[in-house]
Amino acid sequence: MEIPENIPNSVRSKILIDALPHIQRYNGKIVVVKYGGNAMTNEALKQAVMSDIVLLSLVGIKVVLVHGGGPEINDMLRRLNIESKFIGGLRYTDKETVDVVKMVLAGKVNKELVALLAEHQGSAVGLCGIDGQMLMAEKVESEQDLGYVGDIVSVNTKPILDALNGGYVPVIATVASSKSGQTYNVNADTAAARIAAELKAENLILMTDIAGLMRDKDDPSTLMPFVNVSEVPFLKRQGIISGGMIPKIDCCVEAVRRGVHKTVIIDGRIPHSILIELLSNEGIGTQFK
Ligand SMILES: Nc1ncnc2c1ncn2[C@@H]1O[C@H](COP(=O)(O)OP(=O)(O)O)[C@@H](O)[C@H]1O
Ligand SMILES: CC(=O)N[C@@H](CCC(=O)OP(=O)(O)O)C(=O)O
Repeated sequence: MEIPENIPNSVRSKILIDALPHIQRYNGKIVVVKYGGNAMTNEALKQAVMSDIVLLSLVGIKVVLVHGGGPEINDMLRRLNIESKFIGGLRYTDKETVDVVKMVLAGKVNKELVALLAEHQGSAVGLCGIDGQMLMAEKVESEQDLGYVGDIVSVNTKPILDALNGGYVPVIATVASSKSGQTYNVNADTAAARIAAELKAENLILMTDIAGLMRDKDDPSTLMPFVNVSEVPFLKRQGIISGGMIPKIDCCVEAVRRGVHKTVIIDGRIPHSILIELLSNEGIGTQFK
């Protein structure tokens, strides 16, 4: 997007200089960005996210990009005539589906994001949880069987730190492996929170396709700018949190409890929302405390 010609230079320079304390705060720090869902299906927004990540890396912020790709998996399953089924916001993953998930996340989506970052003159390496035994998982135990959906049991941060120290943005697909070599499908929000906690990240940013957590999900005026994690069980009992928001909120709670300094859900439909979140005084979306 072009900046209109009539904006005075004093305003342009003020915007840049106002970013300075934020750049100083985050310089050398790790920020985990989870990007996925419908926020990842709009091409123009995707380009904006990639340029934001390259900019943040160039000002010394160590960005780790954890991605989803639910809509792409749905699309591929549809083409293969396999039904998509969700239980409590998680995909029921049978033997055929886990192969499709691996193919789409670690193959198509991961490599597309790496290539897009390169297009924006960024340096990225694509990894999935199986690489370097980064994400080890076991089958999720729940009332309803979820098939090959994994719970992360351990995280090896070395491949991520090696990539960061080599000057690369690690781009992570959230398929994991068990000790016996079985592939598991891990929800990308859950994985991002766990990775952020293990990396002792300064900030976890979950980008989605809605303004944040709302009391009424169909009414943006009910956006909750701050949520204390102790309120979450009550919000769940009231049915305020449902569908895909359930794993998202659970992982925000986990990230806060495990010491990530700032955990936010932001609206990925707003162009450059990551820059606004990190480099300005604007509070957007929902912050968990
Ligand atoms: N209280 C709520 N506030 C906002 N969104 C909610 C709420 N409860 C349920 N949702 C739903 O959760 C969705 C976000 O989860 P999901 O689609 O899984 O995100 P993503 O694909 O970005 O990971 C929203 O689009 C919305 O329909
Ligand atoms: C277990 C589970 O639900 N895994 C997700 C992994 C991808 C994901 O989380 O993608 P989004 O962030 O785009 O929704 C799935 O299969 O859709």
